[in-house]
Amino acid sequence: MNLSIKKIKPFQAVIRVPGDKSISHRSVMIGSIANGITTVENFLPGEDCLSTVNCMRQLGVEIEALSPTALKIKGRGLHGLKEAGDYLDVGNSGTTIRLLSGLLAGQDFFSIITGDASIRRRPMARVAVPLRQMGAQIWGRDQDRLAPLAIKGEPLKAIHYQSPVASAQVKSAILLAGLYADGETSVTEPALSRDHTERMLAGFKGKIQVDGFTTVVSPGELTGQQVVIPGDISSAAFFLAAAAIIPGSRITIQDMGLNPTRTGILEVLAAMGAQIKIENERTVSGEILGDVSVVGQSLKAVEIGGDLIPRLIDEIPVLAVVGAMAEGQTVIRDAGELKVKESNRLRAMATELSRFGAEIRETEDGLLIKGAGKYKGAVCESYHDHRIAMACALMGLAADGTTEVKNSECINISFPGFLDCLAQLGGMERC
Ligand SMILES: O=C(O)C1=C[C@@H](OP(=O)(O)O)[C@@H](O)[C@H](O)C1
Ligand SMILES: C=C(OP(=O)(O)O)C(=O)O
Repeated sequence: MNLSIKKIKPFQAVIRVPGDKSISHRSVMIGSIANGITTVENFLPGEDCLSTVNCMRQLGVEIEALSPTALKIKGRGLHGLKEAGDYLDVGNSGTTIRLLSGLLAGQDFFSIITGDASIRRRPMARVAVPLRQMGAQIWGRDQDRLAPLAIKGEPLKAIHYQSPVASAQVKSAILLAGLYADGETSVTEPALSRDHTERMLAGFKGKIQVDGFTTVVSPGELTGQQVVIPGDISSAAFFLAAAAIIPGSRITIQDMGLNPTRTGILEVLAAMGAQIKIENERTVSGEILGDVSVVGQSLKAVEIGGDLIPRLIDEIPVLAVVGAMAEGQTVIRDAGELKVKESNRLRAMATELSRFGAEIRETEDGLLIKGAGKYKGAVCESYHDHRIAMACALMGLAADGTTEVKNSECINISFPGFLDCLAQLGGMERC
């Protein structure tokens, strides 16, 4: 499907975005291995999270969809999963393959996990290495670095793992395996990545402690819970940014997740000059949420790097667009991880924003963007990467004339309903 976007005028809108993708995955996996029933409200029915549901069903878990966004999971307890009759297909979802690898490492059976062409290019040694240290048997292509992965679970040893990368997927895989280990397992990361697994395990009565950049988990049964999921800040980011880059616009996103390990985008937009207000802040199911408003005015460039990067890792394509609209040179560094996401997101954004006439250059670990130009609509590639497709659409809202995003169906990976939200701003030509 090709998406057509036209330049929009300053707008006022109040919207909600679908449930958080990271928390949705975790609610299904953790609910599946808890004792008793877990109910999930505001579950994200995006393709990635549906892949997680399918994998857990193949492992013997009964998951009832009460509606597209409400699930009832009959937890099977820590040792109740069953060997799947076929390979497990995670589709496009890195979170599913890495977290599930951790879960399967402690099971007394054999599993094969694979996914689409993008998943089969993404690095898996980052989870295979620590899980093997714990005693699991794991094989993969390219000397165990690439999916498909074959995993034979074993009784696991507790380890203390110093992760070379600030990755919540690596941390979570080890913490989930740690539930099956023979003592305290810890993970120390170089900077704090999103902590949804830690919060949810604590909510399910797991034994988990966080001390700075180190998280410690002990084996122990989990108890099913009612989980209510906040709106996904990574999906909201496209609309927060739309208001920020079109001066005179105002948007409010209701019930948006505000977990501090995810709110880097708000800090950067504020530093660039957008007016941001948070109201109705509260904690539900262990996660902070609130109503966030952004008022657009003229923006100035910023430098983004260091410990901030994991706190806005999925928002860098959006920030590249915002940088193109800001006065001065925006510098993004320490973001080499973007090369191993669904696509090489640094290269993709440099290539696609250039088509609009932006002055943007890919560096070894980031982007340099000279902003505040006048841009013309362009025909863009999505690279079958949902975040690239939506970032190109965002640029189209501010560029003269019409923009086309090819192969935009990948947006359903994380944001079903994106086009409806876009229509509310007035930027949709047709779909
Ligand atoms: O744990 C998670 O749910 C995620 C962690 C991040 O990946 P890394 O942990 O690999 O950085 C992020 O990019 C991804 O969209 C979701
Ligand atoms: C990187 C992402 O997801 P995953 O790693 O789960 O494929 C993302 O949603 O931007």
